[in-house]
Amino acid sequence: MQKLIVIKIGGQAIHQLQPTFFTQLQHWLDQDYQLLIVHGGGPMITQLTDELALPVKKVNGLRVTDAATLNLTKLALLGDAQPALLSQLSQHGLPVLGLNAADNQLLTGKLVDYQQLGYVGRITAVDDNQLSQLLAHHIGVLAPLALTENGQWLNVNADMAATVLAQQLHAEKLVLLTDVPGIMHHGNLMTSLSPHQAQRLIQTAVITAGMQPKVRAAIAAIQTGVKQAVITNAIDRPGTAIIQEVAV
Ligand SMILES: Nc1ncnc2c1ncn2[C@@H]1O[C@H](COP(=O)(O)OP(=O)(O)O)[C@@H](O)[C@H]1O
Ligand SMILES: CC(=O)N[C@@H](CCC(=O)OP(=O)(O)O)C(=O)O
Repeated sequence: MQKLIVIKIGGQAIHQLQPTFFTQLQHWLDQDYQLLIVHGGGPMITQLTDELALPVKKVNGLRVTDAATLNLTKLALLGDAQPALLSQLSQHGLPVLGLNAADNQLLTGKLVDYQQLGYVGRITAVDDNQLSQLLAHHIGVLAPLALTENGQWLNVNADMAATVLAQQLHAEKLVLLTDVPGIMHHGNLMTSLSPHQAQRLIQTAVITAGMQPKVRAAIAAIQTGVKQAVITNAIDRPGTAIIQEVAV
């Protein structure tokens, strides 16, 4: 199986991509890596719900998603965030393919907790054969949505989606690209954190809001075989590496 890097790009980060981002992707392609990008779109979803005066409620960084919010989520992800990213990649001469759960049942999901979160899902199955074939000739650009076996769309946190894909496809590396240089503590960038240290920063409310699912996702990735998980705002900067506990 070919080497794979999974890159998650937050909704905010889609509009802040630097020239080095595109050159790094080309460099990885030249080194025979397959690349899968999972994109977010949280700010685009919030903008649409605000315009329609729908309430925005989040629990541990996850958007409570009723039926109306789910429709706007699909609109924002597939009608705004994904094309904004695809067009930039294409303009830089990169071979890209926009993907979502409904392409030949690429991703299947289950509800997380309908009572608390509504139509929020987690990915339970990935058609890795189909995905590997697509990634042989393209950079895949995938929206964080899943479909249940009954055809119900689900809103999936993009960090969690990227992690499951990195696990299932045995990625070497997971890059979580966001709008901050990494995990900050007292104004300092933490260059590396063990899962235990990261959990403590969540418990003491140093890590809050959208950074929580991101850190949990990075921890899950390295605990299930992904060699490297990094949170950064530039693909060529080290940011914060979540690293395995070193036994003493
Ligand atoms: N300790 C922390 N260090 C850095 N950012 C943090 C921390 N705690 C919370 N955050 C917030 O998390 C945000 C990143 O999460 P989010 O907005 O969901 O990004 P994305 O859209 O890239 O997934 C940062 O912009 C920052 O406001
Ligand atoms: C369940 C849940 O919270 N889903 C996210 C999906 C988009 C996302 O994760 O976008 P960012 O990476 O830009 O934050 C949401 O509705 O905001």
